[in-house]
Amino acid sequence: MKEIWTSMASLMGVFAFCQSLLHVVLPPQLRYEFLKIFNRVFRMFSVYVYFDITEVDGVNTNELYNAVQLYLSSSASIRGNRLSLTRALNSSAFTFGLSSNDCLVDTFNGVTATWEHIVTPRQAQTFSWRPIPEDKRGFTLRIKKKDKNLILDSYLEYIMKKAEDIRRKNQDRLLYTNSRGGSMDGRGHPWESVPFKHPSTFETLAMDTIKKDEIMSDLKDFADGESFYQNTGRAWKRGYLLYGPPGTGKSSMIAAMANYLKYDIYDLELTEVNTNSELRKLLMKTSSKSIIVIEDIDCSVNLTNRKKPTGKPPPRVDNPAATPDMSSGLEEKGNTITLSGLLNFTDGLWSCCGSERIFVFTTNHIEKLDPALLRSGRMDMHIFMNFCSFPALKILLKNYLGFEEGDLKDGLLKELEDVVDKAEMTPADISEVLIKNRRNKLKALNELLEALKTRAEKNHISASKEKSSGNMDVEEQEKRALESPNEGSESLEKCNKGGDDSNKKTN
Ligand SMILES: Nc1ncnc2c1ncn2[C@@H]1O[C@H](COP(=O)(O)OP(=O)(O)OP(=O)(O)O)[C@@H](O)[C@H]1O
Ligand SMILES: [Mg+2]
Repeated sequence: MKEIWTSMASLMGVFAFCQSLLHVVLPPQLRYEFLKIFNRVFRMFSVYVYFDITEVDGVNTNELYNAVQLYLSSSASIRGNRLSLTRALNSSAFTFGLSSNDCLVDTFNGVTATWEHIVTPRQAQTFSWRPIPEDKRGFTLRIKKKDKNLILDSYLEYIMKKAEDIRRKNQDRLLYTNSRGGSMDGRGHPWESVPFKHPSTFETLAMDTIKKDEIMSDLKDFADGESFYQNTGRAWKRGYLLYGPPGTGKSSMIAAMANYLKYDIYDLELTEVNTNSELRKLLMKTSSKSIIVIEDIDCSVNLTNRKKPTGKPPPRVDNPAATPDMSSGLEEKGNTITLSGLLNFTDGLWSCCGSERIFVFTTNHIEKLDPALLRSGRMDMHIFMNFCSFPALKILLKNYLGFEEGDLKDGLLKELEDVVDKAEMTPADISEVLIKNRRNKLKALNELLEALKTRAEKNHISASKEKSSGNMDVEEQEKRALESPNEGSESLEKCNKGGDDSNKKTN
């Protein structure tokens, strides 16, 4: 034993001597080259092979790095001695990670893999348009050369899949926004995210039950349809257009969809996107199992024709509530987002990068949309979110006042049923009345009934006024036509058209 220690000590002495000799004899540049060659020779004879997985691959985030980090977090929590522990802002889960330069041994199909987390401070900051992280981080995977072909591909696939499962289980779902415009963060991401915590579900959504069930089963078929989409050669994506007056639950429906499928949401602010290629880049950076939302599509940019981009440097659009007329002005000024860019976004070849994605567009004015956006197959399902119906009202009464089926007297129910359709109130309007009086259920019901009746009465009066003004116009035109027959025939035609239109509205 004593001899072993003695020879170890002399070996270390020789090593220290060689090292100091190297420092004295070789200038720094040559020393570096020498060590490089030494390393190469050492690796040639080594039984191991090493793989470096850096956090940033050139300018892009390396997804494998994130996956490895997540994957190792589950075993690290059991086996590691010193771990880094994180909890993302507003997240409900802790994530364990290897501390810098710590190792962890994993086994896969009987093969041993050693992971080392390497964190080194970034040397002199190079110039970059976007902020670069201060540390260089990476994992080094070490496996035996003989096992390389045996496991490498399947091991990495397994890690990616496992990481996705862990992310889904541990992390809150995320709501992404592109409010930063086209600029990327330090890790090359154009999207900013916050945990998605909207409580809306299909259960709380007030709408006709049959329609609701239809949408839910459509979503379920989509989520379970991997092999169907594969066999039919279709991209695994689906489009929904939600349209209807403000306050009828379009945004609530999107939240309910995301909660139902457990998908992330990408809320795409089109007015922050300057060019079609920027739009494509945003799409490329979305993950699968996500809902990509464009709200108020009629207001976002002028999408009434398939203009070619002008290629001029575009100005940023700051007012998301710009009307279509305003936005057409913006396009004249050089905003190069076009309808064809948007159609390519949802339908073109690029829309298939990634999979299992849902596109949802919302609008208050479906009539303002270009037919190209509406044609069948583009948006697979058009969902009309209407004023509050009686079945929807019952759901709101349950949500806000806790009334179950049978809790209310038949007489009151009949009264509500009679008046609710005529009132044309949105679920948002009705919710307001109920929230205000939720501590006093009886008062809430009375006020609701009152509000519905008042609104129904108002609607009735304005409908009859419109009708009579339409009739008066016709009479007036007829009178004029009799006075000057040539001029009158044309205007009578016009007027009749107007009368038809107004009838359509009131019906
Ligand atoms: N169908 C509904 N079921 C339950 N709650 C609803 C429904 N519609 C509206 N609400 C309530 O009204 C509020 C506004 O609804 P929401 O934002 O979903 O409407 P919207 O149709 O998206 O309106 P807009 O067209 O103005 O964006 C929500 O906070 C929600 O509580
Ligand atoms: Mg909305």
